[in-house]
Amino acid sequence: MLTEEAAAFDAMVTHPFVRDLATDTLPDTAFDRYLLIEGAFVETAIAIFGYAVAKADNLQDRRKLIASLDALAHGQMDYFRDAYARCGLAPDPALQADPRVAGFRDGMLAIARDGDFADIITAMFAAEWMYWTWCTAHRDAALTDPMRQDWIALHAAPEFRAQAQWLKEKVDAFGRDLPEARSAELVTLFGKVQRLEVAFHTAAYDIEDQ
Ligand SMILES: Cc1ncc(CN)c(N)n1
Repeated sequence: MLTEEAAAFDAMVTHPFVRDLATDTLPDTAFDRYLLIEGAFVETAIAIFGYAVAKADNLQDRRKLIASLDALAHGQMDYFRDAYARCGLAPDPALQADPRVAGFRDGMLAIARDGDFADIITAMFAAEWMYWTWCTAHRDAALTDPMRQDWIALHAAPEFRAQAQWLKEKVDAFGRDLPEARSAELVTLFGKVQRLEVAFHTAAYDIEDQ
């Protein structure tokens, strides 16, 4: 998956948003837009993991997913509550309706609603492994805004890595256990999620930021 869809993955981990954040050149307006769409997505991710809990076939997997849900619902959602208060950000329905934002949100939700457990785990692996990769690469970047530094640190932390690693182990097991044609579908899904992610992160930029 990481090899066959390397171009899609690399396009995301080297996206201008990642580059500008890491070089401390991302405009505040772009980071504010990102905070709004990202906070909304993290809430969507809670629903996605909820589908995975329902579709898992054993208690061990359910427990892992519940731990991920807890991290999203508390650690991450608290980050956005504080960030919105600090930056004075108010909900922006028009931004959430941007086709690149809605496409990512609705695409990921559709995978969770209509797909099986392997589809959901693959989609979340695509999202989490990608974040863990770029945040780890830039964890030592010296950023002016501690909030930006904290967001990177959160995704480079051992707890986040453990969750991404668990998803990777599940995906590796699908590769071993599922028929080749089904594995190929999951590889395609991984690439699709990276492309949705690229569009989503591009939406952080407004015309005047570019
Ligand atoms: C848009 C997006 N994609 C992925 C992740 C990783 N949790 C995230 N926080 N946000």
